[in-house]
Amino acid sequence: MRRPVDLSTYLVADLATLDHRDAADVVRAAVDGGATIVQVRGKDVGATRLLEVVIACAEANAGRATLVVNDRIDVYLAARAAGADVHGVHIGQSDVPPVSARQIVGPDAIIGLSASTPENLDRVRALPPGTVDYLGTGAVRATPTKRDHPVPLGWDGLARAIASAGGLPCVAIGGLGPGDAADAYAAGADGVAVVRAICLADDPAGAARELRREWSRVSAPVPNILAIAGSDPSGGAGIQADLKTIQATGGYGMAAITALTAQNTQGVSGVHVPPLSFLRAQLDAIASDVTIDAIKIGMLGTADVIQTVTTWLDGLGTIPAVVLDPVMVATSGDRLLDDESERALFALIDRADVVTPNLVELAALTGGDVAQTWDEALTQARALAARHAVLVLAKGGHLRGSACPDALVGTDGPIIQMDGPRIVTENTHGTGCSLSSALASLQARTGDWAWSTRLARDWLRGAITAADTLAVGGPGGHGPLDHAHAIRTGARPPRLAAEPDFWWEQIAQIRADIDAGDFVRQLAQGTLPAERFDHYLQQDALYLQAYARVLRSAADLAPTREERDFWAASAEGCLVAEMELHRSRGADARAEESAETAAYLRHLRDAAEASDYALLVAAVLPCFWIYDDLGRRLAAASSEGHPYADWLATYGDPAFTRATQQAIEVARRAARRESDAGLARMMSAFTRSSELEKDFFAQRPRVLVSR
Ligand SMILES: Nc1ncnc2c1ncn2[C@@H]1O[C@H](COP(=O)(O)OP(=O)(O)O)[C@@H](O)[C@H]1O
Ligand SMILES: Cc1ncc(COP(=O)(O)O)c(N)n1
Ligand SMILES: [Mg+2]
Repeated sequence: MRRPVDLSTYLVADLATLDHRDAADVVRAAVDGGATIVQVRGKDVGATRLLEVVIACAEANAGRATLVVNDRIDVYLAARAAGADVHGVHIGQSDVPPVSARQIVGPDAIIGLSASTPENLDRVRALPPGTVDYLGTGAVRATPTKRDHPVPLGWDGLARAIASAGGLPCVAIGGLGPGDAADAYAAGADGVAVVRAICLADDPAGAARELRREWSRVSAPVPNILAIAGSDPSGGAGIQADLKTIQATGGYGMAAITALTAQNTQGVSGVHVPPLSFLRAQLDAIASDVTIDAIKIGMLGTADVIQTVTTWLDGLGTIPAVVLDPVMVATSGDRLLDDESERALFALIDRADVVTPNLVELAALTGGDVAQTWDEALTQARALAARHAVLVLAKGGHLRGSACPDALVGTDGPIIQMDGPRIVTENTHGTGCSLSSALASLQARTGDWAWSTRLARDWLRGAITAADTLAVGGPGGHGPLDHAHAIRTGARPPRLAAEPDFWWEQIAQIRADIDAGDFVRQLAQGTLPAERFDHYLQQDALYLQAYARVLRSAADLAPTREERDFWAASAEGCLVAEMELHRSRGADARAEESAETAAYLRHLRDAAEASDYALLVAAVLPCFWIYDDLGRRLAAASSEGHPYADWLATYGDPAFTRATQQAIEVARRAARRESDAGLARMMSAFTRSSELEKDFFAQRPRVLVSR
């Protein structure tokens, strides 16, 4: 049986680098520190000597990490023959071809292959499945310990290589250390392989521990998601769909079964509700042993079951995120909840964060008729949200017509709305179950409901699109989705690095409010009262002085020279180009800060003082982006003699657009280095700055009350 390979903390025990250090001692220490895989490499060492070292390293490893021998299959076989616990080989392009190596070492050995160039990777994708277990991809940077790679790949080159590796796990190698974990993870690697970072370390255990810690920090831990739902033996809905979905969206799925249904793609032919005490026993078994990061509640069946779950939730102490899919009517139209239970359901809704009714369920929960239009659905969703202080995921699946929108609705209306055409297929059994489980799983990773909703819905549409490739159920029924579509097509699970473009969409309402505000409207028309504009300019002069210092903080924190130079130039630019406008109008930075200016600067200074580069980048980004967006759109309003032509010219300048595009790209790269929690922090910093930008435009000269 081939052991699973964990590439996250990969030590290459290179005898040349180790020089006179005892390889076995370094291997023992590194594995003590958490190294997950060790490759013993002795390029210029004779077989006998290498065999001795491999046997000694195997004893030091004691079966804890995966142990592979570099290149020398003969030494691997000899070590196995000598009874050493060695697990495989790592071969290069110039060694034995992988198919031959597999024949020699047999089906249970691990084979790693160095592959980086497009030609190498074309050959890798053509290999029979199972020939190779993982790839070593690099050198990412030029390094003395990997002379045979002509040109370093760099991170973009690594990402390209991994994307064309046909889904094989890849470890990044070449001049790397713990500080590279984030970039390697963002490039899609499954781990970082190091040579000198551990071989030359005074404390190899500590070095391995640091590498492992950095890797687990960036590669978000898998959250534990509990589904409390019914069983659908056809596998398309219920806990069967929940478990498949949770796994496909990056969580670890668990399930407490509330009811058993006899069901297939044609419909539900029977429901059996086991004793309540047994449901409670299942729930207690989980809660007493496993940290639950999010809960998805699906079919409950009876009022007693609802009450049991409600009571259990109340006893949890800290209740994790709860997504309640109020399963009353299945997509097939079959009722899955009796009438008496609907009242009990309201008490459970009060304990949920998000409820995900389909249109029929939404009508039942709001006591109205089934919405015939999307606006009617949104109105009902908003009423339900207000009554229960819960978010409502309004689902357009049951709408007639070709549109299939979804929206996350709060008491003030849609928080995020996603349009999109209805996918033509009959195979939509379990769509609601799957969407709600995906939402719970992704929420546990992002901590942001709007973002999780978008990610969950994008994943679901992929599963629906792929549904027709399955052959489940007879004619006339509704078949299941393909929950494994992303895994089956070899695509990598969605990275949660939300692009800044998603943040930009999230502030659509704020941007609309800025446009609708009288400052921007009158500025464009040229009717803005002079004292209002002068006040704004005074405050803006104050703001820019402090803002320049914040940009210099970003330069100090930037991890690459390119980013450092960008922030330093931006700091300079805002003092020169933008302040020129202010000076020309006599605005100076001696005025007193208004409340709006003070609040905005406090937010930026807090981000700078947190010394969190990614957070700071996200906090300053709206100032570039909102001004550039405004400037470009208002440029058309300018004309000969326009009283504010200079302002319009400053912010409509293509150089400002170029700087903004660079700032967005820098933010995109910073986001990709972040863990999921870091990404959520970036998005909230970005949104907060946008709100403060809106307040800044809306501020009015303080009417000084004469004493
Ligand atoms: N034909 C389809 N095309 C695209 N998306 C769909 C389709 N059918 C369902 N969905 C998606 O699945 C979600 C849940 O489906 P819906 O039928 O509304 O709920 P339920 O499955 O609980 O009855 C919808 O919100 C929508 O995002
Ligand atoms: C056991 C069980 N639970 C839930 C549903 C709802 O399915 P859908 O997701 O189509 O609303 C179902 N059909 N069976
Ligand atoms: Mg449903």
